[in-house]
Amino acid sequence: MQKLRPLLGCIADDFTGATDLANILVRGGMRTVQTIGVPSEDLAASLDADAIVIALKSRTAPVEQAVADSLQALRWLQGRGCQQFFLKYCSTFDSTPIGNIGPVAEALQAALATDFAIACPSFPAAGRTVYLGHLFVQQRLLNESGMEKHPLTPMRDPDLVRVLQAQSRAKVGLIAHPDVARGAVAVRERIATLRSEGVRLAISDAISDADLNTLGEACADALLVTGGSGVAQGLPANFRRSGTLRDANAALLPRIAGPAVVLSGSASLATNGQVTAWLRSGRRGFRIDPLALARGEPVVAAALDFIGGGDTALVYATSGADEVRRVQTELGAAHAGTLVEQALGQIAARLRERGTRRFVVAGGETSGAVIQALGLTALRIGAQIDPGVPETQSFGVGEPLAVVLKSGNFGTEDFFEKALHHLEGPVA
Ligand SMILES: Nc1ncnc2c1ncn2[C@@H]1O[C@H](COP(=O)(O)OP(=O)(O)OP(=O)(O)O)[C@@H](O)[C@H]1O
Ligand SMILES: O=C(O)[C@@H](O)C(=O)CO
Repeated sequence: MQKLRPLLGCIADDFTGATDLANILVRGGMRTVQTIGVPSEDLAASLDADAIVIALKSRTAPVEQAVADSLQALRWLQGRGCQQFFLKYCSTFDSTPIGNIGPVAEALQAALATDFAIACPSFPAAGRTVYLGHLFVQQRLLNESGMEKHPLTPMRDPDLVRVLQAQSRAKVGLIAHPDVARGAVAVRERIATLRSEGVRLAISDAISDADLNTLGEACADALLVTGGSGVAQGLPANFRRSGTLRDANAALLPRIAGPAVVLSGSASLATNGQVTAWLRSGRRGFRIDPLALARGEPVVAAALDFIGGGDTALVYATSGADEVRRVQTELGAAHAGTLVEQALGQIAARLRERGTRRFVVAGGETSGAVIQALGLTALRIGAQIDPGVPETQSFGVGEPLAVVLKSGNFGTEDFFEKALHHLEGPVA
């Protein structure tokens, strides 16, 4: 069979965000693979996809490192012949007054010799909408959504033009909803006006999937698009219209049999609800106590004993905000996080040695730690389980594993049950 040449090259600033974007592209009919960092030459030879998403860990990295890593990813994607490039960041615009969205977007623009890109974190399916440049999470402004308390990237200003301007050298503008509502031609006209005014990045309003499709269509010829996963949903249609994307069931993945486990190191509200729902339904759960880890107790061995050969178990450090704060005060947030991530990573690696083949993981940082402990370098993306969360399958190293990576805030209350059920179900 002829090898696919990738059409769309994507750079994502974290692991679960990359999976979220890949999910959208697969739903649009693009066969998509996600790589963990810039692929090695060995892996490059086996990548066969319409879209490639390179997952970085650049969201909260120092600005210079985020820029350097993103440029390295871009060069790799350019080398594969991608026609268009996408910078994926969080739908809650997670960033600080110094970056990293603005500096990375501007560095990519310079490297691509392009002078304009939209910036649109809107993702209505997950409750994120942008109206007159202001970001809403569900029905609250960003700065009243809980994101204002985020430990690394507190979002205290819902006006994204102001937020992005603070991080950017060039002028930031707005493509407001009235233009978006008038369709792709009106958006292109607005872009032309903004460019003539020296604007290089423009926050783009979108309050519905129809708006996202309009923005996607308006960006058909843009070299660079930036945003959350939502705005990528309009892009596959452009490739289809131009005849470069052929129809295929992009979500098709073979089934993987074998024991499963659920690992949760996410501290978010949604995951807390999911852990509670799992335990309430009488399913087996083992709680990782970070303080016991800090005392050097054999927590990993105890978790592995608990899991034994019985029904699928949940291993979790997930706790309410007060408990997490208590632990963080005692151990320091970074040390507590590292202890939990290392423990969950070790448990995943040992379980794989024992024959576990299906892993459901909750939390962005936690997903990174587990993926690393399992030594995975690339994931093929399958069908959606919940908005933002698809099933995936590893390839390139060792026996393939079924992997689900869930961002902290995604998924319905019965997500874990649903994910396991999904992995057991018929081929998508
Ligand atoms: N009980 C706990 N006490 C202290 N830290 C914890 C506890 N449980 C988890 N953690 C740490 O909190 C961090 C949670 O981050 P992670 O990115 O995995 O989840 P999240 O923030 O909910 O998800 P996302 O980034 O996808 O929105 C991890 O570093 C994890 O190890
Ligand atoms: O955009 C989102 O909300 C997610 O894909 C994400 O990046 C969470 O870390």
